[in-house]
Amino acid sequence: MSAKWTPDSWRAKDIRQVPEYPDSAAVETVEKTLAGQPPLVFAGEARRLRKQLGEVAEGRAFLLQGGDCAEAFAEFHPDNIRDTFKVMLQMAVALTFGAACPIVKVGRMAGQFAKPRSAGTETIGGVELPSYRGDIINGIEFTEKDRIPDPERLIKAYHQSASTLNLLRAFAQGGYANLRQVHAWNHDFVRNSPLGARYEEMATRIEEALSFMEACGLTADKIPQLSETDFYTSHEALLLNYEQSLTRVDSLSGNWYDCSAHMLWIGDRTRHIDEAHVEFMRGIHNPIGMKCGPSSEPDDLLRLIDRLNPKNEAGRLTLIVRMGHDKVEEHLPALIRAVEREGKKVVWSCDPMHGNTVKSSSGYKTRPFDRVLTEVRNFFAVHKAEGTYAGGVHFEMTGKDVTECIGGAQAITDEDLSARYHTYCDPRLNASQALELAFLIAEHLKEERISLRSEQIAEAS
Ligand SMILES: O=C[C@H](O)[C@H](O)COP(=O)(O)O
Ligand SMILES: C=C(OP(=O)(O)O)C(=O)O
Ligand SMILES: [Mn+2]
Repeated sequence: MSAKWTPDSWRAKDIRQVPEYPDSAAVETVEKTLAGQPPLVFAGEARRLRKQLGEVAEGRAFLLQGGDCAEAFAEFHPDNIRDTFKVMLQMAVALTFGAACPIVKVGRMAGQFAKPRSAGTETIGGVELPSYRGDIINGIEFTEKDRIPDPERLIKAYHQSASTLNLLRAFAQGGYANLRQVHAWNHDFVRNSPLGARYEEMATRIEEALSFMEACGLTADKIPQLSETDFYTSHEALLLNYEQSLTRVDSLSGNWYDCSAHMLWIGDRTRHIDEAHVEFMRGIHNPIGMKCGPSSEPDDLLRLIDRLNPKNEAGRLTLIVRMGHDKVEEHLPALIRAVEREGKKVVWSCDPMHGNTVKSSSGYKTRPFDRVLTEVRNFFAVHKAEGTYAGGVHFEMTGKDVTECIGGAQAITDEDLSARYHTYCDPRLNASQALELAFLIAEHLKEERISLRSEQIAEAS
């Protein structure tokens, strides 16, 4: 039996990937300030997401999680928030068309600021400085001053998250997400691509379906899902003093919720069973995710599942698999078999980004679109072979026309990367590449659905 959990019990454990602040008294002051701020999300919302993820775990819904690798203070603009929200809506309608099941939408937004790094320092031109760890910790400029962790950044990140969330709530519930807007969600640069034509065609079919439904009396006032949507937020729970400060008791259930986001996840670098990140996450009642990379071993995974979801509740735990396009077939089956053997209820989601980062000949970190796609395909194929449900995808993406990942319908090359390479950390899919992936996944889900139906018909006859 594990020792008693408290919001600060993680402090007694070993911890990785934490910044070294020069002034610990200033950090404590900031923690106190944050602890007195309003929660960003409510326990009831996190519970609703958990329930919807339970539907995903049972194979009745599909999870779409996506957004920036790292949100940034300088990139804070309503148009950026709108554009990412918009492309997620576009992807969700494409997926709904294919899967014919509800799509649970979760943004890597309104709090995705802290970055774990492979190296503690960065050296440029013989000068070595601490690595950039996300705007909530230090600055991206390669100067000694910017790279010093500054606790005031936690407060700034909190306020940016609050404003972002406020706008997301307005977009989701205030009319923007009305399915009648399906044409308006398209981005100009996507509209003018071959993919744009495909999206427009689908949007027209949706409009026709809506007109037909309206003619039958099925109007938006009777079906709220037609005019608004649920949109949830998530980020990696890396900076635990920030997470602790926003962790509150829910008066209804008496349980602790981390009210910084609806869903939090543990990164691949911090999922160590006796360490601080796992300790913190086991006690909050939000739905949580855990990244599983190539070093995940079946026995460790089972121990982590027991620690993080001891009651084996569907929807509590999403395993976000990020193996790499050439490793998923080798590593995933053993994980799935262990989970199945022990009857553990999890959502299996595919992050095809983090195992496929390469350095381009032009020096940028990039991700080849075809490798991203191959990882998704292999992930689905492994699940099909194991008879399990591939329940979701997790992308680093933006609604902007950036040139960060090579390939895709726009055929972005190594040489193109410098044109619009704006990410603060990892390369993101642009709106066109993200939508292209959604269409390909939708096709796959449709095939699955058709083959399942024919199996059912064959069994019944
Ligand atoms: O987003 C994930 C990590 O922070 C990122 O992949 C780390 O990148 P690095 O290997 O450049 O440190
Ligand atoms: C840090 C991340 O990923 P991972 O932990 O899988 O490397 C991330 O999702 O930004
Ligand atoms: Mn990343």
